[in-house]
Amino acid sequence: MGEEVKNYDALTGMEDERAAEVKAEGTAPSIPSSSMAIDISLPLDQMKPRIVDLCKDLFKRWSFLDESCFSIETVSGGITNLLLKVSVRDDRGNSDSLTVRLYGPNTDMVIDRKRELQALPHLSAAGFGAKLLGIFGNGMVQSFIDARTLSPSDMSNPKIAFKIARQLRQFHKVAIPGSKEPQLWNDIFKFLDKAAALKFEESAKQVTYESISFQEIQAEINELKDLTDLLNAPVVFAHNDLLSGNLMLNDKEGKLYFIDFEYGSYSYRGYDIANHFNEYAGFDCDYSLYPDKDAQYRFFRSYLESDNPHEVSNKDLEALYVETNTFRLASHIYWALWALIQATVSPIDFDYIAYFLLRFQEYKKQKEGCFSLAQKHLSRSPSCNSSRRHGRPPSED
Ligand SMILES: Nc1ncnc2c1ncn2[C@@H]1O[C@H](COP(=O)(O)OP(=O)(O)OP(=O)(O)O)[C@@H](O)[C@H]1O
Repeated sequence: MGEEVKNYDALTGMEDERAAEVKAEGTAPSIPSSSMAIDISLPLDQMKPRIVDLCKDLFKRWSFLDESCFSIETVSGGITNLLLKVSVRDDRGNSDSLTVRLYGPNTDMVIDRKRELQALPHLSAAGFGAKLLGIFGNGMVQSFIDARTLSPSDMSNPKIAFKIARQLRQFHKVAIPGSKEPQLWNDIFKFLDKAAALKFEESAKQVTYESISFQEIQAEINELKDLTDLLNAPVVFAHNDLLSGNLMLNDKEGKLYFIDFEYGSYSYRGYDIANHFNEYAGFDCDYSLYPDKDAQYRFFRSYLESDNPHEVSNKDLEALYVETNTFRLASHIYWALWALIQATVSPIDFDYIAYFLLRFQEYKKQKEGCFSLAQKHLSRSPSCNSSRRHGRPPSED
């Protein structure tokens, strides 16, 4: 069953034309793959023999080991996936740990797995996240990261914020083969179509759902898109989900890890930063924790010039401030619509409709301030909309 994938394109269904681009931008390393799929609903003790078979299938050096050499524990039920830690001790006493991620049911409604699989080896090869070790029918195997997961309040700690900004800058420089067109609005419109065509079994939920005006949301999206189109915002390969749970820190080594690239795509750098700032709100969704202008400027200085943060020009700071605080609204719309879709498909017991309402309400609360910031900026710099930049952030290190 197991097979060494010499050509990664076979796995992602990349076409010849695109395969040529991969060569030009750095060929992805070969990743072992298995056609096995594992039923995510099985209890851990019944899942264990399947996981052991999977590991043996992917990594031939373990194929003769007894099942007792493997131990398995749950790392996280996650909002989206099931993550297991597998520890292996071979007959010579060598030990190894890795993670097995099983995709949650219906996650393909909100996650483009093909896009994720195209980007992952390139991000992994550039040193981001856990190392990609193998792929199987409904998940992937990655290295185990020996680090703690950040809490929302860690993200505003100036030392940690500096590390995040600096690493985000590097992340945004990774070139992923294929189209460099920003996907943000395509994704939002896809979510809107799906969200507008839902049906809830529970009548109370259906009643709340029917009170939502998708025409109003569509009009808001069009208005916001028109405004952001004028900003000439740089496009980068963005993480798009930089919340505390996707940031891990090894305090001893001072090493920060970005993980979980499921939502990664070409998008606007200001969107990625704003989405991260929105996550300062934490699990209680307290949006008063969104960073103030001073904290944002510190972050921007580290992002734009981590070696010489005081040399960043006011013009660059202001442009990034405006971009970030306009795209801040897009992040609320994106996750509001995401939550509505989740409300019908996710097996997780979470009030997704309430989350939709909360994010859309926050959008409305912030709209006036964000729009007037962008409009004032545009009236001062009319050249903003003369052309659209694509690719990497403007000043390379
Ligand atoms: N490679 C890894 N090594 C060690 N721990 C990990 C690794 N990957 C993830 N984790 C831990 O598992 C948690 C959940 O991981 P992840 O965010 O990738 O899953 P998820 O199902 O996509 O969750 P969510 O949808 O909530 O983002 C992380 O917050 C982190 O604590």
